[in-house]
Amino acid sequence: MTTVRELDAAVAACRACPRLVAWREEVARVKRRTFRDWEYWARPVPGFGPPDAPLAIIGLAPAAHGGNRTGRIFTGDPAGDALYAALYDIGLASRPTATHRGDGMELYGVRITVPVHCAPPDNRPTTTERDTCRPWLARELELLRPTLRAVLVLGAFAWHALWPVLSEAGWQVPRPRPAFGHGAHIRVVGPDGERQVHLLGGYHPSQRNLFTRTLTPTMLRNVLRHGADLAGLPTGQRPDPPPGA
Ligand SMILES: O=c1cc[nH]c(=O)[nH]1
Repeated sequence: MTTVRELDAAVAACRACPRLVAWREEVARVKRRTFRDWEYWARPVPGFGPPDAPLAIIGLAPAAHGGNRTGRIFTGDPAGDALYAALYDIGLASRPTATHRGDGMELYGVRITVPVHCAPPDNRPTTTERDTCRPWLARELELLRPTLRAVLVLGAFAWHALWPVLSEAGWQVPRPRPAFGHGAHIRVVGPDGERQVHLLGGYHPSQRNLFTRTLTPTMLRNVLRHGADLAGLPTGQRPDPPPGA
């Protein structure tokens, strides 16, 4: 796999984890009433966004009725609604809402991916599943590396999943490994000993975090803006729409 496009195709064909294959297909058979007219994707969901992005955002895994239905990461679930709205607000996405693969959504300088590409039961992949999926993340970061300047890691799961990826690829990972937190920020030096990439932690925009206001839309916008600044991406603030619009 020498291109991100090839990688995405290979990811989407993966059947490595029997439990996840069974679950993603079962969910697609049973469906949720609201989505009964949908033909679910029911496959691994690749990353989304340009292959030369300076900013990567790493989430957790596709939602059963979100990415596993629509075939695009963070698309069609509450976490994605919050994430794309915030990206749009700061000028990094072309639309405020992501609904399906043909909705015209474009990301500017941002690639969104996950450490586990199949929807897991209860949104909880096992450590074996996380480790089995690791080579995909490793390859994706390797392909992005020439342009990558910052990684925004959404949630402790991805934070912990990332360290072995980086150290196996020869990045100079600090010891002890930095603790996850919203706003945690470190720099890691790349395998070439020169290029540095910023790692920034942020709470995952899960329904639970949003509902409990552990993560507010403002906090999400701000941490995205911080990631974009570290990546050297220009951001803006969209003006409020006119009344009645
Ligand atoms: O990490 C992810 C990706 C998509 N949807 C989620 O809820 N989480």
